[in-house]
Amino acid sequence: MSMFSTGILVLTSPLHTLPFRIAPVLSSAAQLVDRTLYVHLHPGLNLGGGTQPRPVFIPPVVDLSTLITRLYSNAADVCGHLDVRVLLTNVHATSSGAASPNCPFPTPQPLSHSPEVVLTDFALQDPNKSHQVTQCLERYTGHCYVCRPGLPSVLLQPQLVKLQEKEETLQSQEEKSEPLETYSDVVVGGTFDRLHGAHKTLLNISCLLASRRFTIGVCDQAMLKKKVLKELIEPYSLRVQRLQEFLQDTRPSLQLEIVPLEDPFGVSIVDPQLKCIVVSEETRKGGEAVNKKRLENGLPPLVLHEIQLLKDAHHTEMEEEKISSSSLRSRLLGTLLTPPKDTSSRPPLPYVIGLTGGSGSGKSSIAKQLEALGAAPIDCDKLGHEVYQLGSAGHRRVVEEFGSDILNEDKSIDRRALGRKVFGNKERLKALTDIVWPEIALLVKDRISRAKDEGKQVCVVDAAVLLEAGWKDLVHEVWVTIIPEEEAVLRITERDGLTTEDALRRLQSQWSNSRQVEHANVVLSTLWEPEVTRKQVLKAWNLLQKRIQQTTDGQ
Ligand SMILES: CC(=O)SCCNC(=O)CCNC(=O)[C@H](O)C(C)(C)COP(=O)(O)OP(=O)(O)OC[C@H]1O[C@@H](n2cnc3c(N)ncnc32)[C@H](O)[C@@H]1OP(=O)(O)O
Repeated sequence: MSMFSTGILVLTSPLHTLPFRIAPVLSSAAQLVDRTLYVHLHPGLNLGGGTQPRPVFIPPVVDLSTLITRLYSNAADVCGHLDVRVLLTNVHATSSGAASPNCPFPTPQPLSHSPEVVLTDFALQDPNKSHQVTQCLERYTGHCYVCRPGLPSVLLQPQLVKLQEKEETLQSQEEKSEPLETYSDVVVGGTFDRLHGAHKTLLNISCLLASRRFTIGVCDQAMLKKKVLKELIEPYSLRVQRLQEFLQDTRPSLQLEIVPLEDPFGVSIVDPQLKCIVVSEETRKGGEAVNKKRLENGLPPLVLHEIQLLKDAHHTEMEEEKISSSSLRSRLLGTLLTPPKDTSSRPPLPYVIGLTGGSGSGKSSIAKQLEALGAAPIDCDKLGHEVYQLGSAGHRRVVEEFGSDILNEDKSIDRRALGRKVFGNKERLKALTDIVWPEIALLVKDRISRAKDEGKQVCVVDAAVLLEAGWKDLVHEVWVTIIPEEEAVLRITERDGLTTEDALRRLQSQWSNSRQVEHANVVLSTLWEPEVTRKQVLKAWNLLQKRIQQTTDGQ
């Protein structure tokens, strides 16, 4: 059971042994900390020697970069919910290795989340010294980072006894401490959406390689067009803010430059000071292309430093094997992205879901699946058609507005003809919706109250333009279905026999996916096989049941 939100883990084991023992250490730490886990490295730190140890420099060595890769990979496997950050403030190329007047901790470093506990893997030899060691750890941590007085300290050692055997074998192996080549100016590029272990590995290793300046190109709008589920990518400003916070915590001494990337090269092909670019196996070709451009621009090529991609132990069949932001984004589908605004003014039941999304995005198939799970369906396209019934007020007003050339021979409204008049023409569409939306809204309210009488728990209001109509207040939650525009056009032309131009006109009469996602509580996508959609809907439904339970329990 977690007791603390943020903790610092002080690792004291030799660097070359840590990759083998880090997983159980992290999993014990995760039992105590549930949000942010800072990791501070001080191989060989002796907390039981009777004297108070002080922080020292650690040189940037190859073992350190191996450990960083392993640590984030293990963290994703054993404590994926934790925001792990390896602190590199004390990593510094120095000949002495001892604390000096230039020590990187002249004053304790503030961290963006204030630590509430300090943990260590230090092996306690004499159980009678436990109190002395924890006090020593608390004081040591206070020299390094701003911590509140009386910070609780915990020795994780008791849970690690099983490792001793393996460790003894490792101790006998010779420790490699091959130095890591460093460069004054290092550059990387990426989207950095929902900062995950692979990003943190890339950032931490780049920090090890850079001795003066670290430049990060962050993909902006033009670079995101082709990304899967691009609508769920965090805004540029938020991605930059998260990068700044991570790097301010982990390597505050570096000069940090974050610049927008509008093309695949950005500053990397024009900045003469840059010396090294950090790439993965996947982006190595991009690094080579950068060097080609630099040569064309009369600049020296960059050293390509390749890092290993982290494997995603939780990836599904349809997801990539590496840890990737697009897999993380697809896992968000069906989950509650934004909690619903206060709906206490609405009756708690039936709980009303407003299902919306662009034409062709698969709303109807999702509505059918929700109906099969027990929801009462309310199809607003159909209700809209009811409004046009011969002899109704709606019929009369629409004919007054649009003329009799929208009528079939039997005087019923030819909806196709009406559609041609309004889609692609904002004013004419508004004239139509001003007539029909209030009528449809009345019918929706009527259907909701009928569902209540039938004892239904959930209603799904399937409304193509729910947000455009300002109907958010009619529902408890908004669920939005999205698919890329090209796919929507293909589906509309096939299903409704429209031309590509007419399909585009219809889509352009609606809000963009991104604008709808901004208002969504839950997002779904029918882009993949029906089975994938089915799983998403089931996930969304099961999570919804829990929310309804909480709402009704709270009444
Ligand atoms: C708030 C709501 O969502 S109510 C439900 C939507 N209905 C309205 O807004 C009423 C105005 N629209 C209409 O009356 C009809 O769509 C007409 C007459 C223009 C065309 O009728 P039909 O050719 O039979 O088409 P139908 O009603 O099936 O709608 C076809 C597509 O147009 C889109 N559409 C419907 N109304 C609108 C609108 N006001 N603005 C933009 N797109 C719309 C829908 O997304 C639908 O595609 P989808 O089923 O893939 O989501």
